[in-house]
Amino acid sequence: MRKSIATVSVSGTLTEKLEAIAAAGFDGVEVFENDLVACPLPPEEIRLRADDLGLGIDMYQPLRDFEAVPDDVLKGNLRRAEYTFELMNRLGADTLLVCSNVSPDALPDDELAAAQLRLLAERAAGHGIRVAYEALAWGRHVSEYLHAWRIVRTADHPALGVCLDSFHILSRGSDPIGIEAIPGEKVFFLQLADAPRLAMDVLQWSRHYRCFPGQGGFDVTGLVRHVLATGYAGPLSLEVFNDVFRQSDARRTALDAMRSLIALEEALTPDGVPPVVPSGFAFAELATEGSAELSGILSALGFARTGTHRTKPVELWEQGGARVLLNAAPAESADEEPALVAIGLETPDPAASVKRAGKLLAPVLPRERAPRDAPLDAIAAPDGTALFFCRTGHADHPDWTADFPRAEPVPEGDVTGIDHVALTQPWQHFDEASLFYRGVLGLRPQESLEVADPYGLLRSRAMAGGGTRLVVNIARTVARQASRQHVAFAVRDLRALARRLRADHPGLLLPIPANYYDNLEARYGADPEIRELGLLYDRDEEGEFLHLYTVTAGRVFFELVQRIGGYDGYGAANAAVRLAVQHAERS
Ligand SMILES: O=C(O)c1ccc(O)c(O)c1
Ligand SMILES: [Mg+2]
Repeated sequence: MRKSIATVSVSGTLTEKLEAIAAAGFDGVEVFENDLVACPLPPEEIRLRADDLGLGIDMYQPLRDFEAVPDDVLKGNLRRAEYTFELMNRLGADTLLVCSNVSPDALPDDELAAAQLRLLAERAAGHGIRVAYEALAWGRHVSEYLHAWRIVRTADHPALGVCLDSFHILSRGSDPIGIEAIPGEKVFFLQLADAPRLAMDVLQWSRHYRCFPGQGGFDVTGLVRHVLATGYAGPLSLEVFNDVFRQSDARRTALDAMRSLIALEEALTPDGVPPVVPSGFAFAELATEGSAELSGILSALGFARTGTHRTKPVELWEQGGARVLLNAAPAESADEEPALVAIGLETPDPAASVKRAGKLLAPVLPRERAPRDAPLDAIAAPDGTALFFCRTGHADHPDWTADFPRAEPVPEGDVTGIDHVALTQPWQHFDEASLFYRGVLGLRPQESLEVADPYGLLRSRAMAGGGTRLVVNIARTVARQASRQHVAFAVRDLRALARRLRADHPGLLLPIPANYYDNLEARYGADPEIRELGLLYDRDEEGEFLHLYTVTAGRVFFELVQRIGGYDGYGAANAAVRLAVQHAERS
């Protein structure tokens, strides 16, 4: 299917937008009026630029407030239309979007709307142009797509059809099944946008919060299925008004947009490269930057250094099924403090995982390995963390642990494995990250949460599947702790471990204020041991959750968690307390 995008969806000047859109592999663009008007180049030159970049101009948009107007207004509207047709001819665009009238002067008269749109289509046809009529969700009298279709049908002109926009249809809660009643040749254009479910004015929602399909809460794929059922064969075109994308790197946004369409297309027509859901964590790799803090914390937690890499300054620390690599090589780019730099994911088929990642435009990292090392493929996650695809302990695949000849047995303590890993995204990459993990790894995103930090808000979204749990955070604050990452270890008996750690390693665990326990006991009743051991507690319908945190080294801290019953969360109720204590710890 042809893939297009509206210029409003990415940042920059019109020429920067076109370059970014072409670089991401799109076939065409919808040129937005504002972008053109503000562009210093004449339309002919814009057309040449697009052509050189391999982009068609699939639509020019929008012509506003045209239909259902009093006679005296119509004259001026037709003059605007004539100007637009001439401009479009110079631009080489043959489809014009007319969005439903939002003016208070518009008349509630479908016959009049149809007659005036017919007149517009007649004029357009004289210039070789077709008109696609779109119901804006906040149109004065026309706000439903089937209403726009009825007017188009009444107008009955071959150069007049509808433009369907998933946002306008789904934001109003309209049933997209009705799309199938429109003949495919009358669907002139299809615009796609997703959005988070927000209870707010639909215009504000549309202009500021749209996102790419797969990043929000709408069933865009289901809508596209109905459109394709009509026989529509035009482009899938993204039209996303988003405050964050407007100010982010255009190339990155355009790639993210393309990833969204690739995932959408695949959901429509599976092509045999599905996501390979990881079954858990092989390891977490931390750069030590010369600090002994991380190894100190790990040994206090009961980990042992079980091996050292044959050729690199990397140590393997293990306990039960939890593996942590401590890398002492100076990182090239990092801010010279301990940080999480890589995650090993267990996958049933590493080659299929990389193939999937490549298809979804994930940057595949060059393999840097010594001749005898196990071949490990890695990709870069949106925050720069390397994700390695591993198959640990299976004879059918080279085992990366063989690169760490074991000098010591793996201790069996309270820690049994890695429960989850929490990464921090730059604020402008949050939507990108959820689409990335969903598309590349097949993880299911959960609702995003907002957690109060003493100096801002932390947005957080858990993504889980197949035994892998990731938490993606962004901070709207510049506070230092905003960039913290953590590895959460699963613990068999957290009360026992906490008792030992409090006795043997004072200062290792984050202190929790007494007010927290007063509040907790008011909600759930007293459990003196939880207070005494400084544990955090949460529960859901399925079970209970005990957890605690270590102090932070550089950007990294560890969490210890015990899931009791079927508890499936992350203790979000306690995140604000943790952030406040961490802030105090830092200052
Ligand atoms: O917000 C708007 O004005 C606007 C304009 C054109 C569109 O196609 C659209 O969906 C919204
Ligand atoms: Mg639209």
